[in-house]
Amino acid sequence: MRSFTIRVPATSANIGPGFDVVGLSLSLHLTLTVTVTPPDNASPARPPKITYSGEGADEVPLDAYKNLTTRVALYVLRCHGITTFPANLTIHCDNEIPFGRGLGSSGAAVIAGVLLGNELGDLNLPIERLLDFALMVERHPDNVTAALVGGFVGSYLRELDQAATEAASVPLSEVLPEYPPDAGEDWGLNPPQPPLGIGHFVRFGWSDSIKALAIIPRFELSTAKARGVLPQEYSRKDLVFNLQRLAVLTTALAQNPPDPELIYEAMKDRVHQPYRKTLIPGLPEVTSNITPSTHPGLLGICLSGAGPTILALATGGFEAIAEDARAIFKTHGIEVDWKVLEIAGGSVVHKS
Ligand SMILES: Nc1ncnc2c1ncn2[C@@H]1O[C@H](COP(=O)(O)OP(=O)(O)O)[C@@H](O)[C@H]1O
Ligand SMILES: N[C@@H](CCOP(=O)(O)O)C(=O)O
Repeated sequence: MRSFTIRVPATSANIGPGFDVVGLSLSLHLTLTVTVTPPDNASPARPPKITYSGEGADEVPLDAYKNLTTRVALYVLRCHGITTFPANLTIHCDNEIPFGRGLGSSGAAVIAGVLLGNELGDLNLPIERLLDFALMVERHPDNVTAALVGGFVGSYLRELDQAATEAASVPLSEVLPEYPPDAGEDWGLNPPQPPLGIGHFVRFGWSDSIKALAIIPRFELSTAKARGVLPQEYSRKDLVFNLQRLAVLTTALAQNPPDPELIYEAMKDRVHQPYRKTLIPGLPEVTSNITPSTHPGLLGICLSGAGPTILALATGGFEAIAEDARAIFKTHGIEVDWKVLEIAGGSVVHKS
């Protein structure tokens, strides 16, 4: 019998102005406990068995051909000529990352799947190649990169030549077909290979004094829907507004002590939050009424990922920030939960 665990952190993407560019790994985790038992007379070959506990346990598919994590693992295996899961595969997923809240649950599920495929196939893929596979599924690099390598991370997608662009742009349904059991034998057996070196990243510094307060509304907002409200084009003024702030932010969050006035302004955004406020009632009031002068300890406040979670970076005063945000959301009929989180390390595979 062989067994191992895979532990992947939650992430908060964007941090205000860094839309699709920066991500921060946070101390909520998706943990997979995996065992593979070689078939024998006592345990004849059976299909994968998946169980879940924690967030999303009541809604996540337990069919390995429908579950996001196992579909991604099968994609990685099939790209390496391994067409099926090993016999007698058992996976228990314990999940602390709420679904559809802007805390990177799907990015974590994708990274867990890439690492699962890598382990099951004994592929020993380098980190850059693991990222290529993740980027064929989750096509913005901010969450998956931070979930894989950990910390406060900036990333870009390399400009690909035409053939590689076409390979990387195939519809997700071709990368991850749902492999219906009654489909033909060769369904999905030759999936599109990721081009080499799609994503590139750098880890920024982070001041140990800064923690992340996640204020989590009790409703789900799919990232696809929250991307659907964004415009195709932006004014030069709005792009320069964001670029100026992002350049300052990436260094300001590493300084000791962190400067609240500098960071609060540097976490403002004009590229995604103004458009998403229609989907998240209360968002503009929370980000403009809660400031470092009204709330000592606060450094900056923004939408976490595609929302609806609010991310407040702070050195203290967490309860006052969270309770005042709660009061604002309540006027819009929205209940919230809140958690103070640490900046987490990257994904870890532990073999026992
Ligand atoms: N641990 C998981 N296992 C399987 N599927 C997951 C897992 N986490 C998230 N997902 C899938 O991803 C969806 C949420 O993705 P998304 O809309 O991008 O929101 P988020 O901001 O949480 O990443 C869930 O509804 C579910 O279908
Ligand atoms: N840059 C993306 C990040 C989405 O993050 P998620 O945690 O909401 O999946 C976006 O803003 O759309």
